[in-house]
Amino acid sequence: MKFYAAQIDAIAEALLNIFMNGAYADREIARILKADKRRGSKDRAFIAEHTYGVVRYYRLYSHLAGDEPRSKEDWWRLIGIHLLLNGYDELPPWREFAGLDAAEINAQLATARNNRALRESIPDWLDEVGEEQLGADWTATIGALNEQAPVVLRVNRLKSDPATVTTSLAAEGIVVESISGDALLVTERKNLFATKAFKNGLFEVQDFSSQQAAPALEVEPGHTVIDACAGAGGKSLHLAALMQNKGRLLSLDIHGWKLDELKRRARRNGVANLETRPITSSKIIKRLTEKADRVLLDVPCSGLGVLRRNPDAKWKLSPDVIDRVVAEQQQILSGYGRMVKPGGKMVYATCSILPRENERQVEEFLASEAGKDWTLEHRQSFLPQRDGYDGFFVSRLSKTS
Ligand SMILES: C[S@@+](CC[C@H](N)C(=O)[O-])C[C@H]1O[C@@H](n2cnc3c(N)ncnc32)[C@H](O)[C@@H]1O
Repeated sequence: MKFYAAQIDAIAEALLNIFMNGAYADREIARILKADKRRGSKDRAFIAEHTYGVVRYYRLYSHLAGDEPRSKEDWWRLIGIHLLLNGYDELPPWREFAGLDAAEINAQLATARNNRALRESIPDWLDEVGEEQLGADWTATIGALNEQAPVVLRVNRLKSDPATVTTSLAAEGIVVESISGDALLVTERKNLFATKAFKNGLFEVQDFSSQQAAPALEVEPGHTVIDACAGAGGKSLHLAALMQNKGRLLSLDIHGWKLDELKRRARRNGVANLETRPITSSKIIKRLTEKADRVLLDVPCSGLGVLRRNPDAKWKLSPDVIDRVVAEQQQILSGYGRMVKPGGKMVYATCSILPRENERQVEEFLASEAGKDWTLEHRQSFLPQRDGYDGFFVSRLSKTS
């Protein structure tokens, strides 16, 4: 397995920007790959995979290197350590890799393994929060959150069906397996976005856990449905398909630019019943009082259930950020529940694994004044080590008629 200095340099540049300049890993990798169009698919995959690899094990590798990286040369050394531990037994005799010895690094690693926070490469505060929140499940959960995430598709029933998508992708060399219903597992990493099936809106890339949110809302064709934290609309698109394009789907978010992206995706998906509206003031919510049969609250959260996809969140989160997000979630639950008609339902969902953001939030809401007309109908949490997909939480509540 050969690699080139230019690849390592691109990874080091991405890491510098992610850790020193606060760039998001996915956007930074996309930027680096776009900057040099001559790169082939293997080259691109190498850069993406190993940038994520170092982001994921930043703390562990810094420990093995003896210090946190500051210069680009330091980042080269971290990348060298990562490669030595990931199947590249010998490194090229480049100056930046001088003194990196596989046997020595493996010996240090054996000692580091006794410390969970170091081994799993997470901040100490996060290890304490995880243990306090998940108890005996935490060790397996954080271990699973460091693995590579599976790639899952959701077939768009407005345009296609699982058999047609499977055949169409096979014609382009992409093999998928059925998970259940409209969910297909991609067995080999390939560029799905370049396929004809994707360009024609036959599927969306969406984790299996996240695909559980829209069906939990029990929408029917003809309903008025509000997706109140719609973002770029992964779940709005699913709702539109379940509504068979009939009725009214209103997608809200505080960020108008995310809704613009949703509009583009909706066109590709053949969605005809969706309207977007940025939340520019509290009046937007007030005017919608008791207007909806169904409301989806896919609230902002710590994102701890999707660390496999966004490993840089480990380094960007803090106890303060989690406290802030928990307060926002309760405000959204109590404020946005007003949009549901008597007899209607709402789903509260997060991509977090912390009961504090999940079960406890729903319990606190039900015990509050705002929650007095509500009953819990269903709740389910998904853990990566147990269920195989992203950490996720979904609950459905119904409002007294
Ligand atoms: C978990 S993301 C939503 C993901 C989206 N539902 C999807 O499936 O692709 C949460 C969204 O809530 C939005 N948000 C944050 N605070 C909000 C608020 N007070 N009201 C409405 N949306 C909010 C964020 O901009 C973000 O897009």
